Amino acid sequence: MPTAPTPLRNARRQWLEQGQVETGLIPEPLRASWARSRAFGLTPEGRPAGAPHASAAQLARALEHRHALMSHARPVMAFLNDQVQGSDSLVLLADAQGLLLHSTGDAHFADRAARVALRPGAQWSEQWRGTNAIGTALAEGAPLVVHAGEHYLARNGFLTCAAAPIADPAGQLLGVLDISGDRRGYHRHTLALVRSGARMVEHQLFTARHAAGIVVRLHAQAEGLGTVTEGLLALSEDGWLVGATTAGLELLGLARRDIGAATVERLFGTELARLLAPGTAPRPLPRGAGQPPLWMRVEPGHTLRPRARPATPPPTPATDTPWRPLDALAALDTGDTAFAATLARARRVLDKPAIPLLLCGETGTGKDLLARALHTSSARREQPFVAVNCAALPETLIEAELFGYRPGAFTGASRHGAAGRIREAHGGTLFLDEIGDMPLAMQARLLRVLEAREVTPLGGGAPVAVDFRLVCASHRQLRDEVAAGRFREDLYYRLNGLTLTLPPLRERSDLAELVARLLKAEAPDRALRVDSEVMAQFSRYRWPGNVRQLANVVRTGVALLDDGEDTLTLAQLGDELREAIASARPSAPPPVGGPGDLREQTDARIRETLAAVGGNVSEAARRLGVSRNTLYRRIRD
Ligand SMILES: Nc1ncnc2c1ncn2[C@@H]1O[C@H](COP(=O)(O)OP(=O)(O)OP(=O)(O)O)[C@@H](O)[C@H]1O
Repeated sequence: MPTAPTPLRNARRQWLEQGQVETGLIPEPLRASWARSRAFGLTPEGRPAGAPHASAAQLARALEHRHALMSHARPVMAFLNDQVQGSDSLVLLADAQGLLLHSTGDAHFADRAARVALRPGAQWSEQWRGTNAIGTALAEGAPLVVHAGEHYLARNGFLTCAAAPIADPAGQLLGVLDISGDRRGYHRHTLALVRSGARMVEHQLFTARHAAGIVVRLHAQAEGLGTVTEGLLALSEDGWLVGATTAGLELLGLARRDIGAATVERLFGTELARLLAPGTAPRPLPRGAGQPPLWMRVEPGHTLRPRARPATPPPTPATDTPWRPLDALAALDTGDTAFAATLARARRVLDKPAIPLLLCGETGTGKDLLARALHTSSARREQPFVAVNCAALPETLIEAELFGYRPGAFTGASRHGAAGRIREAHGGTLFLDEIGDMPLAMQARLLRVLEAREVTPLGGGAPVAVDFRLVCASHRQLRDEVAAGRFREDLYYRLNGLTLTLPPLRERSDLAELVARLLKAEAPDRALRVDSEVMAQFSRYRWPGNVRQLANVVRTGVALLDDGEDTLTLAQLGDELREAIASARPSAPPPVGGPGDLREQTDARIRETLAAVGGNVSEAARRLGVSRNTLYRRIRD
């Protein structure tokens, strides 16, 4: 809520003159945000010197990367714009780092806003703009208004802004929806409006992800179930809360951290089979005395488990049935939003074999696994999947291997000849791994095959028609290889029907789920877990070998467990990894109140970390391995 003018003016004066504000004069989150703004080196009367602005190409890439968020947010933004039309305002969308992705609204006000860089491509995290609705909502993870002089930078004082964070169903912050206008046009309904908008986007994101699973719909009125104003929860087949919208969490008094950590028993006081048994009619949720009524509808979804459930639950619930995904592509989705969006795009072209796919990503990110999943999830799954590693074949052999040869085509050739890997892939999928390592001469031949859709074996003979879905992968940036003259530009465009980028493990938000899956794969019959200290170390480590390295660590760890043990601790990590993690861990700051020079180092580390995460305090606290409160304290001190 905007602060009344006098206390705010007093607070600003105290801040400018004494560098602090007495407690109670302004809301605590605002005071904390001003302190963070100062910690970023900003001055109230200054300008955001050096604030990055994305080029058109960078913005286009960012939009592509946030495809899912954009596609669900656009219609909601148009709806919000209709509500605020004629009020000198803009509706804006920013990503989780505060990068403005899209804006819509009043053209005249857009010009004024552009003068303070409130337009797509600009960065509005607190690091660059100080206290502002977008950056501060990101830092706090909650909806809020920043009105007029509450903005840290005086130049933004003409604005009144309301912003609400958007989280994905796994509880990860995706971005912020914001309505900004001239401060004279402040309206106290704007916050509610932008909050509803954020909830609509979350509702859509949830539905896209959990349509096939067990879903619990919640609303204060039975008639509200099934509308965008309801709250949603997703449950796994073994009774865990695996997804939720903010509305769903709030209705049950839960926090984002409960996703993946709360069981059906804890949420509803009953096991999953009993929750599902009464069917899909709306029913009141038993509530404690004094709590407002709540209605729910439980939908069993279309999972592989039988849909018809017994009227009375079985004596022992089938919680040991492993969760089986619908297909290999779905199995790769372990909750990372960016990767899920990549998989969704892949699915759209799954059965369009004329579109070649190019898989990019560092070593060990799962390119090979994805190529195989694309094949086994496609209509060609019964046909051959042929993988060729272009880096592993000597230059002299690659031609014969790929294109085949006639009997006696060269010295040492088999006297029966060979069809070649391309023909072997006929009807199915050809996977050319490390395509960036293919020699230039071979690139020319491959291009001809792709253009003509026929292959001529070495040693002559009639060309043979071939039909295959082409998937290529490279850990190199093929565009750079083209620029360096090592890769043919025409082939690059021919291969690149759709690029799918696999994120490095250090950037994935689903580390815990990946670890759980790897443990299950290693020891399907044991309920193994990783101790929280190890998990914290894992999330700080950079994982140069990505999932391959993580899989190896888990495999070794499981092998070192004694029979009765079920928890991986530091003791089961190899010495090498322990050392690597220790040396890659400048993160944990020394204890609060340490000696002066240490303190300086700590402050520098805190500043760096806050900068790296765009001022997101929760994320910074996680990376630094301290609590959010400790971090707030350090920033304020
Ligand atoms: N999502 C995942 N879930 C489980 N295991 C995975 C996942 N992604 C990768 N792996 C494992 O990591 C290892 C490396 O995966 P993969 O070979 O697909 O990576 P890559 O990107 O092709 O690596 P390279 O660059 O070396 O060719 C494999 O053992 C694979 O099973």
